[in-house]
Amino acid sequence: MSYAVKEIFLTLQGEGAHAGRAAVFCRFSGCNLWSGREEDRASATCRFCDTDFVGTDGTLGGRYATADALADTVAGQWAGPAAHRYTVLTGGEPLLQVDKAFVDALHARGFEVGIETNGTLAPPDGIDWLCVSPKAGADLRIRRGHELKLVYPQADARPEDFVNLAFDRFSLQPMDGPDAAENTARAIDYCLRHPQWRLSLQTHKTLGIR
Ligand SMILES: C[S@@+](CC[C@H](N)C(=O)[O-])C[C@H]1O[C@@H](n2cnc3c(N)ncnc32)[C@H](O)[C@@H]1O
Ligand SMILES: Nc1nc2[nH]cc(C(=O)O)c2c(=O)[nH]1
Ligand code: SF4
Ligand SMILES: [Mg+2]
Repeated sequence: MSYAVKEIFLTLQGEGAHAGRAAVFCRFSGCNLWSGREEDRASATCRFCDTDFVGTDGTLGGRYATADALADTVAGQWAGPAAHRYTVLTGGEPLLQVDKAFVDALHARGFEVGIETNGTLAPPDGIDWLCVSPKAGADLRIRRGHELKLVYPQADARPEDFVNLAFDRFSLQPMDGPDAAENTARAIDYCLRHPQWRLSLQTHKTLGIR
């Protein structure tokens, strides 16, 4: 199978439990909860997305014919020594495309593999950091993993709906957009009252990095 990739770049993970960690981001094209076109946003299942995942026109974007070709390009972006190699597979929805062959190809090159997913599709085995971000109105199929990172607030996806699932870490991330300041204040208040949850800020946005 081939892989449609929007962009590949080296940055610091901005969000969640691994914030601050160097990682090669591999952003796959396409999502099952929104077409990515602005004219469809109001009728989409997921309406608050902050990301352009349409097409293959970004840095190192394109159609990769094999898992090895894509993994070689990811590896080519790593700047440090071979130890601590880390990649984050995101999108769009990466689980529309990520398969065992690609995870194996990354492991063969010494990478730990993280993924950012909406949790509606089954993952292949072997992912080292499975971060699930549930969306109101979408069936949550992945109900265990390493991190559950909830964008807050969502009227029909409340923290209480997820906190008893089998995740090691629960992160609350203020919804960016016109109400970002108010959402951040509300997320802080929620974490103060419910200390199972840790605040996740999108630090790459404040730092002005990708
Ligand atoms: C663009 S999504 C791609 C991965 C996957 N489709 C998902 O939703 O988890 C990457 C992360 O950004 C979060 N996100 C998207 N839009 C956001 C927004 N407006 N404010 C805060 N986080 C947002 C998602 O919930 C997810 O955790
Ligand atoms: N620096 C940085 N950290 C991120 N964490 C999750 C991201 C994503 O879009 O999935 C993201 C991103 O786009 N950039
Ligand atoms: S599921 Fe993820 S990529 Fe898809 S629209 Fe929502 S936030 Fe964006
Ligand atoms: Mg992002």
